[in-house]
Amino acid sequence: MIRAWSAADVRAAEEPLLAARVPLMERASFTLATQVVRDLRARRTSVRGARVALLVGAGNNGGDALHAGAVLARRGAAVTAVLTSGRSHAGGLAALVRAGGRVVDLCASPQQPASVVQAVVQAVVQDVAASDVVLDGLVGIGARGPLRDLPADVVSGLSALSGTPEGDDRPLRAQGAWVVAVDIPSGTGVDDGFVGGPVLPADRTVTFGAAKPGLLLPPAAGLVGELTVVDIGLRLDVEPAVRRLEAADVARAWPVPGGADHKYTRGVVGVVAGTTTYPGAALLTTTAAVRAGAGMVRYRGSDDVGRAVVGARPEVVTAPGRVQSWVVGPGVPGGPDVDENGNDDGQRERGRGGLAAAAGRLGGLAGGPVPAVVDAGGLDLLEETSPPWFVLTPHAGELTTLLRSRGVDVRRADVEAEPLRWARRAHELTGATVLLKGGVTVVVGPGVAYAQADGPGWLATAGAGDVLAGVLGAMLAARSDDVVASPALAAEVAAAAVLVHGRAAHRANPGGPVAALDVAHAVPAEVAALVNSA
Ligand SMILES: NC(=O)C1=CN([C@@H]2O[C@H](COP(=O)(O)OP(=O)(O)OC[C@H]3O[C@@H](n4cnc5c(N)ncnc54)[C@H](OP(=O)(O)O)[C@@H]3O)[C@@H](O)[C@H]2O)[C@H](O)CC1
Ligand SMILES: [K+]
Repeated sequence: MIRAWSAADVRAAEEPLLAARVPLMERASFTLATQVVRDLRARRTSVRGARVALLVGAGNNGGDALHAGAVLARRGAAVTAVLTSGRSHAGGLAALVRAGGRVVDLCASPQQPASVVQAVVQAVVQDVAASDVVLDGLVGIGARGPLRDLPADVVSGLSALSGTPEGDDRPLRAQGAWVVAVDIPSGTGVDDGFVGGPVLPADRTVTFGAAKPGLLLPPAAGLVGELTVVDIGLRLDVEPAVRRLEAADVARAWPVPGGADHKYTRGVVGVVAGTTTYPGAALLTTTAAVRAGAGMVRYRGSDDVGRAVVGARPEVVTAPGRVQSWVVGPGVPGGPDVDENGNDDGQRERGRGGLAAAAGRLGGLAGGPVPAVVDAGGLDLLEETSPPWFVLTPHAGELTTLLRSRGVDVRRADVEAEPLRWARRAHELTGATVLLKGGVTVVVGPGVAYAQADGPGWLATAGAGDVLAGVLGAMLAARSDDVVASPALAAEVAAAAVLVHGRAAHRANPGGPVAALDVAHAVPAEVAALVNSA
């Protein structure tokens, strides 16, 4: 699991070590240089003679880059530091010069007219782009807002270089430079992943002490490249702000049945999905639940859709009965376009019944509360508040509708720009666990947040959400009682379902397009690989 702490928590953890004069910067910069050497080797580039450009800001982030540059210069690299502020880290600068590094100071003659400075910036940018490695040491956890001043000019200049004809936004990659962000890609929001101005996309980010939330959250997460977390001896005893499950976490937690198990210990999933107008969602959701290892799946819907489902998945039953989780909403119409006169085959009514049972409001025969996945049209059936064992699975548009229905003035673009903020807001308003689907899927539960980036872009295809709902329904059913008893557990199971769903998509067709049903059919092999790797 990757745990990310806020800039303030990281600074608080650094304090005692700095006070004890622990050489944190030397540790950080040496490890950074070692990683750069590994990357050069992987790119078949000798360190000796390698062209290394350092983009240096005014603070300790620049200090890290300068000290790392001095290590590389001592190894024979041709290192050039581009100073973008009049206040570069003195110790780092002295170390670089002693090691034979070169310095280009963009602030050398502050009285220069802006046109001259810009001409120098353009010349420097061309040199930087011709480097083998670029270290982005402009700003780190001291960043405030989007990049400004000369740091912004340099990054904009690099980004403006003509990339590949497709307008690749990675011009440096197009020209061979390997970009390593020091601590964070400069210009990204440290604690929220916000991107409000120029950012140099990194091929690798080497972050010190602990990951920061912005490295796991969209849109910044898409600019981080490979993330390397360097231990510099920080002790972080507070709860992380954001977590990211990794394969090993899911492998360890997956419930593997034993000899005493039966369908009710493995978990029965009740599915209210699809209508005669949209029967496909019923097939996708039930197939995914079956293939994710549900003890049994009860499909609740109209007879003709039920016949189609059982025809495709003979394991599914259509009789009512006990379930350990509900999946309500895939393919069920919602919103203002629904007319209550049955164009939903009675699915909304069945969905309300399932949610009432899941909330434990029916008591008696319907049994106690069980987890529920509430997707698509099901989101319209929610009561004002829901328990945390309800997992809402909206995409950005559905979350916008949900928030606006509760009086929040928000647009889809706002939700896409700050997904964690708005998923958290929806959790606060509804009480439910909120899984906001996207390139990076964020999950917010009571006191916990996950950011998962497991799936390929190819997953943006019809029915993928129906499959995720089925996988999640099966995983919640397998741990039904625990999920109801532990408020934060639904979020962890939801993040695990997102990881399995994303990895199954990669497995279904590595590097290429996938159909939602292919993803469902790849789930068993992905689960087997995870469980057997534990
Ligand atoms: N704490 C330690 O000893 C260690 C820190 N590490 C590294 O240090 C940075 C944090 O360093 P810090 O000096 O606190 O801050 P930064 O270097 O991140 O940036 C501060 C300077 O950058 C300017 N700034 C801030 N925001 C912007 C912006 N949006 N655009 C342009 N310039 C910006 C700011 O200028 P002001 O005018 O606002 O003062 C500051 O001068 C951390 O990230 C690590 O890399 C070590 O790794 C561990 C030890
Ligand atoms: K940086």
